[in-house]
Amino acid sequence: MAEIQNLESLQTPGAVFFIFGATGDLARRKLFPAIYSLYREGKLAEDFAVIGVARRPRTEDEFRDDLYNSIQEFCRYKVDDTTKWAQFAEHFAYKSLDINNVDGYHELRELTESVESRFDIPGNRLFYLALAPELFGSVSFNLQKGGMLESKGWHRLVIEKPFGYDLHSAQKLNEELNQVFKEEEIYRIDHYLGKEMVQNIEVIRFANAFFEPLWNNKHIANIQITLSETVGVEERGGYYDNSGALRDMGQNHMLQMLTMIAMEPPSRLYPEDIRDEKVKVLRSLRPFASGEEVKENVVRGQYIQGESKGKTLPGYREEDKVNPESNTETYFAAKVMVDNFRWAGVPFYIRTGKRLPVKTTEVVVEFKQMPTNVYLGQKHNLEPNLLVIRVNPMEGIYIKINAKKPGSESKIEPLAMEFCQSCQVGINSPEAYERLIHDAAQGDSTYFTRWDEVATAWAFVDRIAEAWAQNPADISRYAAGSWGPQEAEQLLANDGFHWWPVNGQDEDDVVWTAST
Ligand SMILES: NC(=O)C1=CN([C@@H]2O[C@H](COP(=O)(O)OP(=O)(O)OC[C@H]3O[C@@H](n4cnc5c(N)ncnc54)[C@H](OP(=O)(O)O)[C@@H]3O)[C@@H](O)[C@H]2O)C=CC1
Ligand SMILES: O=C1O[C@H](COP(=O)(O)O)[C@@H](O)[C@H](O)[C@H]1O
Repeated sequence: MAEIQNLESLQTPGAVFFIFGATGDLARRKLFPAIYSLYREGKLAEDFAVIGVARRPRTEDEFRDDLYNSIQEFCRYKVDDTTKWAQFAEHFAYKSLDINNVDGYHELRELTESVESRFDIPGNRLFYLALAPELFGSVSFNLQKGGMLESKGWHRLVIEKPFGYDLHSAQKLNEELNQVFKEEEIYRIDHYLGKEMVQNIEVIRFANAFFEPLWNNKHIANIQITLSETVGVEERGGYYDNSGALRDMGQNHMLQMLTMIAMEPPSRLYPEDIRDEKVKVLRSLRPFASGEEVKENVVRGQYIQGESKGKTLPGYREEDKVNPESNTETYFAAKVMVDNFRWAGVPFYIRTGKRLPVKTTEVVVEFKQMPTNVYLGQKHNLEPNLLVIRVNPMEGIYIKINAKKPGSESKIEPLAMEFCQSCQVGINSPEAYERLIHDAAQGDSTYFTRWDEVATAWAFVDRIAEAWAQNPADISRYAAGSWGPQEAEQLLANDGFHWWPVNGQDEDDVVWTAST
């Protein structure tokens, strides 16, 4: 096994990348742009090829036109040299195939072998399933039956979320996949783990002498994780109405971020060591023992019609492909406890929602107050120190400390020491999908979720979902464009805390905007 930092700058080994679902939204918005960025940065070996698979008929030229349009619209690099573009595009082929039809895989195999021989590719094959989850099991069986796993190189399966709907369905899916692929060949995507600043949590913690000694319940009062979105459900109402915020964001992205913050330092930076530490955190989450406990600690909400920037926004029940009587949550906030020596007594407050006022992902670490306040005589209530990690779209960190106001005799004010990575250069750090496709091709599974992590996260989330299912109509409504249900404020107020403002929420606070 290789250490992750040694792999970063390397080119991927020669391989064929299969995109199952090549005519879909994810391929167009994320996967093709990611592959092009890797190419532009010299991170793709020359002996690479991409084979798109979906049912729709496409000639090779039509497929390459789709590719071109996707890159011009969504990639951080634009095509600016037609000769180089032609050289890149000739590595792309397309196969129209219903993935349930095993006979089609024999034709896919012929196409693959001809592409491999044309570009001298050594038989390595990476299968990216950008498909509806119901199709995951069937593709893996048919890949085997169709002889697609018989080449002499490695074979890896990259799987999109959601990995199941609950623990039971996730187990079933995993068993199906395991009949064909070994655990170490399965790369379960959680695109938050590919984000620059989520990966940076580990470095901030483990490479700075002044954070790690304080990183525990002696010095930290609480931790807040916010994933707020301005968008509604867009074209994904059908999927979302069946999923809701808890399954869509909570089981995966939010709990994964929590593990990065709470895990013990691994002794080595090997993928399995890091994932071992993360799963220990998930196992330490205090399960909610009853419906009452869920009600006390978890708030759910659904947006109704509201306003943002002078525009009227529809309510969730009016969205396309959403049941007009739906009680699916588009928001949740929870108080989560991690029952281990390091974190006993420290609440982790997590919240996410659609149609909130700003798009931002942030972690706030609130430190405990000084043991005694020597400035009280001068009527100064000291603000707690904060470490804030901004994950996206703005990236960076800042620390809030108390300092003497310059020029004044005794006034103490909180000030922010900031490092805003994205303020100067615009938002141009590699997209999560670039890193993850690169890592999967390198065989580095650090930032993919291992089965035991997925299963343990589902077990935790299932208790909440089951309690909610007992009482589906017991859900708060919040106006689109607002900060969500009032109960989410109360969740922290009960413990004497409040949500700290996130980027753009409070004009007097630390607000970052990109220059480009
Ligand atoms: N879009 C996004 O932003 C995100 C998506 N995801 C996940 O990625 C996956 C794909 O999502 P998305 O791209 O949005 O979905 P789309 O519905 O846009 O695309 C689905 C793709 O699957 C293909 N497909 C469907 N049925 C078959 C079949 N029987 N045989 C062959 N191909 C088939 C479709 O092509 P055709 O109709 O031509 O057959 C299409 O290319 C899902 O698991 C989703 O949850 C995860 C995070 C974000
Ligand atoms: O996985 C998902 O993530 C997006 C939010 O991702 P981000 O990178 O834009 O923060 C969310 O909109 C979507 O509902 C969910 O499926």
